[in-house]
Amino acid sequence: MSLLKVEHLSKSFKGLQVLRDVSLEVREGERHVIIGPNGAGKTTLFNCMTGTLPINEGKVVVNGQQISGLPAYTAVRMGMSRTFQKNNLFGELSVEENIHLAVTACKPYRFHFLKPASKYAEMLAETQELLAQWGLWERRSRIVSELSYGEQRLLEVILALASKPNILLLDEPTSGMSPAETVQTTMLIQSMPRSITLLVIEHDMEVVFSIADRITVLHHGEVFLSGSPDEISGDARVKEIYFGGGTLKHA
Ligand SMILES: Nc1ncnc2c1ncn2[C@@H]1O[C@H](COP(=O)(O)OP(=O)(O)OP(=O)(O)O)[C@@H](O)[C@H]1O
Repeated sequence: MSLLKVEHLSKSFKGLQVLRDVSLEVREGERHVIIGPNGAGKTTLFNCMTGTLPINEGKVVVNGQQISGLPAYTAVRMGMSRTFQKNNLFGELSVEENIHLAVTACKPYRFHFLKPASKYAEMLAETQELLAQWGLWERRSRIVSELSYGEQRLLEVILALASKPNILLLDEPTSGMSPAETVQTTMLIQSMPRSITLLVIEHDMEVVFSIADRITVLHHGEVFLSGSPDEISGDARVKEIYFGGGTLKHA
């Protein structure tokens, strides 16, 4: 069953058409990767899907409910969470404090100035669970600005898990990472439970083919091809578009 559907979506910026008639289906539990050259419209598609940007035509449907045209918090309420290409962390706070803030932000009682002690205990337990589950326990007291760039990006992925999403959108999760951090992030993504449906924008083909069940190629704002990793890696036209005829390497 499709958990997330994009139907005939188009988006322009002041006359510049960036997305044209994009349709995409992501099945429940799938790990779906979007690839495409720089400027193909991948991040804009994420922004349109999550309601960060209004769309011109088409619709976005999550679990049978249309969310396009509704405020961005609707996507969050429908269980979507995302990371951005740019760092979104509180650099002067510790790893634990950043996670705690993300956990707090997901709670319906977040704006209550005085919360019952049980709520604090609940949030603390969730924070500690995330730290332990995703390998950050040893680094919990580190100040975020002192972490490496790659560690900060990894932390962002974990923050996006704080809302217990059923759909997680990751925008170039390994960009700027060292090879070791890229491997660590790939393993983290692979270890996510299938209860989290993943939609990932990624340029690193080793990562793409290590995680993808299905790949969509975006080119000049249009879906060029959607298929299994074997179908994509075997398609000569995709190699031409993406690599100017070079090889698509299977991990
Ligand atoms: N807010 C905006 N206003 C005007 N043009 C924009 C805006 N956001 C994106 N664009 C343009 O839309 C096009 C697609 O950009 P987008 O960032 O979605 O591509 P991308 O595929 O994610 O690229 P990359 O792989 O480099 O991140 C680009 O030409 C970009 O300049």
